[in-house]
Amino acid sequence: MKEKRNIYLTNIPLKEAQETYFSRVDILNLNSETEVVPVRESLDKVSVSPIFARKSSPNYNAAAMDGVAVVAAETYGATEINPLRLKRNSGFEFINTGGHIKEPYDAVIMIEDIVEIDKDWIEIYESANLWQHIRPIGEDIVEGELIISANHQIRPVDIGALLAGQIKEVEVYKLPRVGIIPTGSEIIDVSEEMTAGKIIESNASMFAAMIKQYQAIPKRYPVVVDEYNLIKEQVLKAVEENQLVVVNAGSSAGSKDYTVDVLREIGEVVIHGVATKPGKPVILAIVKGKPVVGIPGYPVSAYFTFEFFVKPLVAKLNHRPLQQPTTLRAYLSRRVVSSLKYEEYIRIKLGLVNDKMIATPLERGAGVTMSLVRADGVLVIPQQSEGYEGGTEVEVQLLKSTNEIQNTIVSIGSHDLVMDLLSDQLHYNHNNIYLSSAHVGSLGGIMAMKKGECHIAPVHLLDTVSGNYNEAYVKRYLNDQQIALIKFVGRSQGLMLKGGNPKGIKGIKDLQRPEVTFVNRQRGAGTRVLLDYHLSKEEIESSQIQGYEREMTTHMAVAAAIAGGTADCGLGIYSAAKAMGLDFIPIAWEDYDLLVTQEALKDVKILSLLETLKNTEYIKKIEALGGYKTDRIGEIIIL
Ligand SMILES: Nc1nc2c(c(=O)[nH]1)N[C@H]1C(S)=C(S)[C@@H](COP(=O)(O)OP(=O)(O)OC[C@H]3O[C@@H](n4cnc5c(N)ncnc54)[C@H](O)[C@@H]3O)O[C@H]1N2
Ligand code: MOO
Repeated sequence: MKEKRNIYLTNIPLKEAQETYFSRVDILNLNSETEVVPVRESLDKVSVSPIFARKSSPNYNAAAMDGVAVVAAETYGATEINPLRLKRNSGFEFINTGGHIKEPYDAVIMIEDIVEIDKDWIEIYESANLWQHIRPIGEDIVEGELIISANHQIRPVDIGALLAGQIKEVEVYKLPRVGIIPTGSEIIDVSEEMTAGKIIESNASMFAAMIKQYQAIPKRYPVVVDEYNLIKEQVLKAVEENQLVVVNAGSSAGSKDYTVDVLREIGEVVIHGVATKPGKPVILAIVKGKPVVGIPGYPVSAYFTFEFFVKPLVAKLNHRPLQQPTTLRAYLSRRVVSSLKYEEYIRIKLGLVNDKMIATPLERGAGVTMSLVRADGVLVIPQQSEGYEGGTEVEVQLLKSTNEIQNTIVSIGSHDLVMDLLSDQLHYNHNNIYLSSAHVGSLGGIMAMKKGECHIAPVHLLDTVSGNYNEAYVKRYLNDQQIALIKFVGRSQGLMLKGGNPKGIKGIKDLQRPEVTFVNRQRGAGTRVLLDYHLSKEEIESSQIQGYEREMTTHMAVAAAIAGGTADCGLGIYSAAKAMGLDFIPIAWEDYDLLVTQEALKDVKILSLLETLKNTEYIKKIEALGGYKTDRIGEIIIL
């Protein structure tokens, strides 16, 4: 029998889908439960009704300064030339800030403005104005005054004011409960044994954390396997126990994607399919009057659809306005294209270079969770736009603080594990400075440097004529700028091979053997230049190599392809081969250095980076990787 699939999805614009769906759910009624809590425990909760002060604060006339309480009328005429003497207990009384001013006193003179003659007499040199330095009853809060209104999210200052107004308890809305059901027969817990075809449950745990950030109570249910009746039972149970339910995965067209059918049977599917990428196959349903959202399985799609639909629903359940994201204007470092079929959400890396905010698009795959981890913000490309040219000024929704973005050193260029370690060590030594790296290869780094889009560019480019590394390229491409080279590491490049070298590969010459498959680096990568140099030395044509066209952007990605069995060998660094348990045949030592403008050498961020490079702890970590020389690390060459 042919398996049943949900092939027909709608393509409704996000805004319209939100409006239609939210208008269908009587959300406020779903969370009308309230509770009375002590004021001290009311932070972030939302008040049900307005709260008025029970008593005034202060509720007596209080001294605002340390000094003496006097009767203003008795001080008139006192001057520097004609000081006035007052007697204790009849003419004045000592008083401290906050002290109770009793009759007949009606003014305070500060202690530094009087002279104590002896224990009973003081001299004053200026008359006191009526009520000076006295906080009258109700100066802060007047009895019956409104302290907070209804539907107000309680802040620390509100707690202070409520207590000052002698309020002990407040009635607040209970936090909404959100049920989360992960589904999928392939989903296992992180503690279980991993085998091919299994995926570790991560989305539901991410959702639970997001729900907490939205100020609600998550309830995570066990993973349900792909069985119609089990999913149905779990959803019905969750709908009973929560005000909002999220079902994860099984939203698209797979033969085991049951979520939509289940929701159709037990409730109403209002919308299945919105015009966003990621997030297209989202399901918006209502079961027993409660919203049930079917979130796509891919982690990035899951994150965005959760933000699109679950966040606003929780805000409504919480009687709070939805917080709008902070945005910032930035210039795109390269072109981004987008389809007219959907509104696209592009993860963005931001960097402030030469006072210009640069936005660099990150990987787009819906399964690349790391693109969200790395992202500083999100660029939304409207459905009716085909994208933007490089250099366009765009608005980016921020995922990190502007402070963090401004304190980030932007590195664009070649990738090496020592850069990952450097990023970690730099932030460890200077916790207000960050290093972010984009891996576009050495030539890409030089071009970014030329356009002023990065602070540093890690490069390893062999000049095939002189045999010299890096300097020749700076002279060729960056001769109009004042550049310095920070020496970094010497590193061993070679052929990475499957453990045990089953195909008996001995060197570059073996790459032309028809049964040997290779995996390459992208054009512009220094490793690619090195490969081409050795190929031409051995007079091998690239067309003779199986897999020459298959490109990866990092050493680790090449190593992972070999370890995963989709290639026999690739050119890369020793440390990547070691990390993936591969064999290694050394081919050459090369210089992996950092380019920087001479101007940037004065920047405190770059100075911190230089200090970190020479840090002995850092150098030890590099040496532990193997395949590196560190004798020139941190040396600066002005070019
Ligand atoms: N023929 C079509 N195929 C797909 C379409 C389509 O329109 N036609 N849509 C694609 C899009 S877009 C998305 S997004 C996904 C949505 O997939 P599902 O919601 O059906 O989810 P699954 O297929 O079950 O899983 C996708 C992926 O996510 C992993 N996953 C699931 N749950 C979790 C979890 N709790 N933690 C971590 N990862 C999880 C799952 O193992 C899969 O790898 O469909 C496309 N396909
Ligand atoms: O729309 Mo799916 O959500 O791209 O990955």
